[in-house]
Amino acid sequence: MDKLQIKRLREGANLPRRATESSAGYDLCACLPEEGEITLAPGQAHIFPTGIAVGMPHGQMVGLIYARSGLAVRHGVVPTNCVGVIDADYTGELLVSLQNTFDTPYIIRHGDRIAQLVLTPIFTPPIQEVEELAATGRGEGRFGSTGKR
Ligand SMILES: O=c1ccn([C@H]2C[C@H](O)[C@@H](COP(=O)(O)OP(=O)(O)OP(=O)(O)O)O2)c(=O)[nH]1
Repeated sequence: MDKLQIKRLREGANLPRRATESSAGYDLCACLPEEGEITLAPGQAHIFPTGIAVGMPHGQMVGLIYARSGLAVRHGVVPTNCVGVIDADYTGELLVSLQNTFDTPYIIRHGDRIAQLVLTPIFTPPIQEVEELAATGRGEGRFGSTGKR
């Protein structure tokens, strides 16, 4: 399987799509056939259904749900969980939790593009506990420890 499989779970659900051929993310749409729209009051969070489930191509993969920049920057509507992590074996509905961080209400309507799904390979080696880590150039130097004047 080398395709991203999509299963529509609700009637009226929009398929994810990339805005252009080079877009990294597949835009996810709110699926609100009954409500029609939901108003996010300032500070309010809501979990939006997308009406779809995904089957990821084989290999170690993860789906990451990121903000759409326009919605975030212009309207302050951002994923509540910062980035949603979609496990490759998750076959349930993709959900997008959004919060309105600005001080004006914002309306999300059925079919609105609310977030984007990015698929990426991951590396999940087994864990080995050790007494010492291999020496590195940075060592234990933390925040701001390089480039000091
Ligand atoms: O924004 C999100 C985040 C997660 N999920 C789904 C897919 C994911 O595989 C599952 C579990 O997410 P996660 O592992 O982040 O949640 P958890 O709170 O750690 O719960 P769990 O114990 O189920 O892993 O929920 C979404 O639909 N949207």
